[in-house]
Amino acid sequence: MSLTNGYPDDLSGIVNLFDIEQMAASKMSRMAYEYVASGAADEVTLRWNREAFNNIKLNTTVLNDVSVIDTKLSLFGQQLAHPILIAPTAFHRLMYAEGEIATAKGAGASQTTYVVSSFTTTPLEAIAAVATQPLWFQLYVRDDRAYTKDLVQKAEALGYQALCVTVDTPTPGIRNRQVKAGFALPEEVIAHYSLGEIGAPKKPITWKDIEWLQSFARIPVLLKGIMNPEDAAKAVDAGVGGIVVSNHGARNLDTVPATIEVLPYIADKVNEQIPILFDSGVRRGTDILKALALGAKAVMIGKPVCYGLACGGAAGVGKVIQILLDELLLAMILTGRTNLKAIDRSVIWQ
Ligand SMILES: Cc1cc2nc3c(=O)[nH]c(=O)nc-3n(C[C@H](O)[C@H](O)[C@H](O)COP(=O)(O)O)c2cc1C
Ligand SMILES: CC(C)CC(=O)C(=O)O
Repeated sequence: MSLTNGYPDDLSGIVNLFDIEQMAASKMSRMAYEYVASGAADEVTLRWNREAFNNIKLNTTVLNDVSVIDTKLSLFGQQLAHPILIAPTAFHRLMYAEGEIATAKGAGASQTTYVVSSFTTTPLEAIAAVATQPLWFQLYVRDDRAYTKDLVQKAEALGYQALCVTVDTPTPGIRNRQVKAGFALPEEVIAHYSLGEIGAPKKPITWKDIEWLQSFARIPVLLKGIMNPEDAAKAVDAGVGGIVVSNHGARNLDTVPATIEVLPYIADKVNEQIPILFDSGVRRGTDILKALALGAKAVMIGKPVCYGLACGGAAGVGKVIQILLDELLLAMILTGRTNLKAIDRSVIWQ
């Protein structure tokens, strides 16, 4: 089994996130590429995640003073340079030899908060040791709840600043392409905190576990994978710190709607009581603008970060974020919005 751990490619020809996916497709092992790129079943939602963004039209305003653009925001007391986070994705050493270390360095170079997956292939302390920007931790609750509690407390002690509890994966979805590509972790790639549980847990989490997690967590608890306004209302009632509107990058249940389609309904329900983050399908600065306009405070990027990592290690990760940030700046200038607060629903043509 050969890993995709060659030297970083020359990234100078990469001008957008579709270019880097194309480069990754030719560079990564088939198994690793199929693992990252595939969606659930017939990949209908995978296509919808993009189509839905493309079907939303923007409304410009002209003759605004757009000489200074400010992308800063404050989230859970953290000052973020921009509203783009690295989504939690598993098994980075499958994509690049340095794995999550390179991702953390790329996040540092691009002033990006990095949400480290429970399926990290690098220990949490080693990632913390190289991070220069905030880290968050994504939690898959293990069947062993005592182990889960220790893991959360370990992440807290290491300075991880928020907990994204993934609530949409009592089982991974139908992943035909991964099966066909013979997905299996090579021996040398170790998911340190998986306890060997990669499929469905025996004790799937419920709202009771959310209550339990909040009884001891000292960092904000976010629920990742909310797609239903009623669940969003329950999350507010449960007193969580925030939610992530996500369909898991279309990897779980095929034919659920695109996230950008459900976002405004969820935002209406939540009514600014807690922050909403957003992911699945964000590939352009205009996508970020649309997500912010429809109620998200920030967005997370999954697959493109994996492609950046595979093609260029830390530099590739940094490049992906930088491209998105440059595109967001242009989208703000061209719609006459000089800061994130000014991005409201009037940016959407209706
Ligand atoms: C290769 C890969 C691995 C992932 N692993 C995790 C994970 O370990 N935990 C999790 O909560 N979400 C995981 N996700 C979902 C991402 O956090 C995120 O929701 C999704 O990738 C966003 O969509 P995008 O890839 O279109 O940007 C993974 C996604 C991909 C592509
Ligand atoms: C091991 C997987 C369930 C990790 C994941 O969330 C994903 O591949 O989407």
